[in-house]
Amino acid sequence: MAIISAQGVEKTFRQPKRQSGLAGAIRSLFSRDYTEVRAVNGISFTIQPGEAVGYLGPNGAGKSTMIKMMTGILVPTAGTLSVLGREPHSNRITNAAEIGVVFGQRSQLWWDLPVRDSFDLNRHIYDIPTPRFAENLTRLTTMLDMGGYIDRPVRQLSLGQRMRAEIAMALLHDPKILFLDEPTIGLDVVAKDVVRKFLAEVNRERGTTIILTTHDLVDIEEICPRLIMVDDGKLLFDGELKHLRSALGSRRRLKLEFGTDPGPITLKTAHLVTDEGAAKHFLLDSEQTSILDVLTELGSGHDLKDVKLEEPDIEEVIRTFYKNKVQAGVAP
Ligand SMILES: Nc1ncnc2c1ncn2[C@@H]1O[C@H](COP(=O)(O)OP(=O)(O)OP(=O)(O)O)[C@@H](O)[C@H]1O
Repeated sequence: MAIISAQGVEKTFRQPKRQSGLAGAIRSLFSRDYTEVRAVNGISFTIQPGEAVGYLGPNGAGKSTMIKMMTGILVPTAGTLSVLGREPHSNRITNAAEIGVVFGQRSQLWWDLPVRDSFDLNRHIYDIPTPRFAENLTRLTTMLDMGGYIDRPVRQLSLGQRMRAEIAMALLHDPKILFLDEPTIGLDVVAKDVVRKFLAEVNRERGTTIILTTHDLVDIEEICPRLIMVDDGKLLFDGELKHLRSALGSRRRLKLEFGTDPGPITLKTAHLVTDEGAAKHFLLDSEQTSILDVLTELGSGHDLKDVKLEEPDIEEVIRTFYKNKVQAGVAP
């Protein structure tokens, strides 16, 4: 049975129209005009227990709004949403015991208290049995390497340290689902790597279902086999990253490395995209074109040293996707 099910979910916000200038501000006090923003527009998907799903889209696409509805913070305007078999907003307390939430931009830790004290408060709030709390605390402290700062006040921590503590706090009560809204935002490369490896391990080893929103495509690549892409509140793609890649697979890159620069090369079977002299990058012109076709056309008169077929990187895949505006469900 699905752990999360969304069917035709919508969320519309009313935003007051602001009039410019002082006179406009005073007028707005007496007569308010509103514009309606449909942040989430008919989204449907189901998520099975143990999945790790990346929710991706440009600014304002409706990612945070969807997370807030799934965690019960916001109420959908239309559609049905079920998390762990319950309607999230009308079962907030019961739901909270079974989900963990991390908002990258907002802290759930107590700013002036040592990290350990925030954790201890959570033990009381969630009524976590002492042995289980002690076991989880030890495990999470080790896995996230928090031993050096767990007794320091949160305000003294670096962003990377704080984010590790936020994630640990969200997992202390063994939630079945972990929701993360932009968990790697603002982190440096090393901290991002620690967070990604940890989340992938929690999903793999403990079977915790993970839903995360991100702008960072590497988050998806390292944590989430499944990708849901949204734009302007609507679903654009729902499927495996590898399927998205192969749906756009005609854009495979071929790198030819020569002993010496052979000069410009023009081919019918492949399109030269980057010329670094002795290394030339081509895009294969169609899905049917094979490396052999390209090498046959190239002929034997070159000092060819190496041939590499490169998978398109995820950024390129998404860029192509947005450009083509492939409709939801076309990927295999
Ligand atoms: N509380 C609110 N009141 C009014 N409008 C809102 C509210 N929250 C979000 N919106 C609007 O809904 C749309 C979607 O916002 P949302 O924060 O869900 O997008 P997002 O994909 O998470 O964006 P970002 O990547 O920039 O965080 C935006 O146009 C935003 O201005």
